[in-house]
Amino acid sequence: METNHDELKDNTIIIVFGASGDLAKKKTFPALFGLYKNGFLPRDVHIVGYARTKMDEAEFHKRVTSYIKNPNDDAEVASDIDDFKKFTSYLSGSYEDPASFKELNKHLEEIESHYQSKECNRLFYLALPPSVFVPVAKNIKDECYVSKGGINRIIVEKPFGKDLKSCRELIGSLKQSWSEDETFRIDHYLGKEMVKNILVLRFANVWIGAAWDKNSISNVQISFKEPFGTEGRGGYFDEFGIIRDILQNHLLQVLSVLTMERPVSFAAEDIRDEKVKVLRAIPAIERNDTLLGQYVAANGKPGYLQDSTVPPNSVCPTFAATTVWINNPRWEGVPFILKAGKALNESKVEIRIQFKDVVQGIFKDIARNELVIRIQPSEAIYLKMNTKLPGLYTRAMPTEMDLTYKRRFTDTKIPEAYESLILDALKGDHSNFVRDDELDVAWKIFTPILHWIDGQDGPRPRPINYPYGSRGPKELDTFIGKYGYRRLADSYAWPVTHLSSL
Ligand SMILES: NC(=O)C1=CN([C@@H]2O[C@H](COP(=O)(O)OP(=O)(O)OC[C@H]3O[C@@H](n4cnc5c(N)ncnc54)[C@H](OP(=O)(O)O)[C@@H]3O)[C@@H](O)[C@H]2O)C=CC1
Ligand SMILES: O=C1O[C@H](COP(=O)(O)O)[C@@H](O)[C@H](O)[C@H]1O
Repeated sequence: METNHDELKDNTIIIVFGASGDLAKKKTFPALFGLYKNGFLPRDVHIVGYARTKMDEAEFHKRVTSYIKNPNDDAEVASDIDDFKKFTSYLSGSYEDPASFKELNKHLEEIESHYQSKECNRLFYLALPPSVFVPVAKNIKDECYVSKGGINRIIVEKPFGKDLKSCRELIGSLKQSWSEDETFRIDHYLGKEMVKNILVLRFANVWIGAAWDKNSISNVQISFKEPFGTEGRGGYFDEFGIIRDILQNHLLQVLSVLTMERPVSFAAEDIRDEKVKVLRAIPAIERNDTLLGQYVAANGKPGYLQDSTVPPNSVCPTFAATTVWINNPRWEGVPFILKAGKALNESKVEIRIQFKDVVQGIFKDIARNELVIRIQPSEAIYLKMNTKLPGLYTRAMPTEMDLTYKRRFTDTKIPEAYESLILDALKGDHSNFVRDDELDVAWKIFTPILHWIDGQDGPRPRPINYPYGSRGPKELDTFIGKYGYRRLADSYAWPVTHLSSL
């Protein structure tokens, strides 16, 4: 199969499978529109939606533009939306039946017959449930693959399996049709601005580089908090649980970028080689490094078990905190706490790096330094640091150096993760996509704990209940404290310290 890292600039069709679904509606099409509006899509691009649902073009256009934001009814945006619809069409068909893919191919050829040159490129985007990944990938390859004078690429969404074995089976099946070079496995966290920023922060700042190891860092937390529950998505969620939904992919990807060694270059394989290397130094997670929770009704909100799509008595965790250890010279002994939960008290994804205590002597009981990288909402990086309390005394006070993006970059819109990743796939840049061996090692870390939670090794563990809208199980603070985290809250005031109140 052809290896090609060229940018798709002309004569390209983007085909979105699962075009009637939630992901396509909420993320894929708004991202494609965002790229179009900013001039990043290939010249004369066509977008073809494909799904089983029968609907006419008007209904399809209504759906795919329903999540495109135009809060002020801006005439220019409205006109861009109208233009976007003109090169976006829809076809319904089966995912299993090759005849439907022959029809799709005819539709694609008809579009391509108007191209000036013979070159035809096709980018296939699978916004689909995993149960149909394999037949769809095969049918595309058999019926819709451009063999001469063009490039084919396939974007696949998670979940990539449920454990090591199923992941290997899935990868193996997809590889029968698609080469690694043609395959772009999305973990949309790798497209988030602040995750992409980690490489620059770490390797373009001498002082961060110098403090980035077990000698300076006491513990790290990577946290994902969502303020809503499964709400109707419980059927899907219950099969996977929070670890497969968030920790094994999104948070582990963030961890790998945060902890890998400096890559030789920004080239995709150099970056991915380093990510794999650090992941291989992580042993499988231990049961006693794990805290599991499930939300229950509170504050007028229903508990997980009240979701009608969730099986009664489910013990599926909707919250998990797990600590991973990296057995290499840089990180030995530093706990990395990955924690994620649904139905919590706020919406927040952040990395919190807590540094070690200053050597005792001239100071006693002063706050630790903490570097916080807030991935969302409101992207920010702040370093909690001690400064002299202004005035006629010598007293250390925790304050912060604060880089809040919306104050610093006032005329910049931060791109959506999906915009950034679809553009990368068009450019043939794999840096922010997950390689097959990365997946393999990621599943090795999580599979034993997942099998225990699934009840494959004995009775299933019961998650601890936590109220909807809380910070998680009340045992969380003891759990985090066990790994050396010390909260600075009482001595830290934000955004202003009033000396008169001290
Ligand atoms: N640029 C900006 O926007 C900046 C904002 N700030 C703001 O200052 C405030 C304090 O900052 P920061 O210390 O970083 O954030 P928090 O005080 O919110 O959180 C600090 C840590 O303490 C935990 N925590 C939160 N509440 C409790 C609690 N009641 N009991 C025990 N642990 C708790 C958090 O865990 P968990 O998240 O899991 O609850 C987190 O690990 C925040 O509102 C922050 O947004 C500060 C600097 C810059
Ligand atoms: O992959 C997933 O991510 C979303 C959260 O994504 P974000 O970009 O809004 O942070 C999560 O809600 C969903 O359960 C999960 O499958």
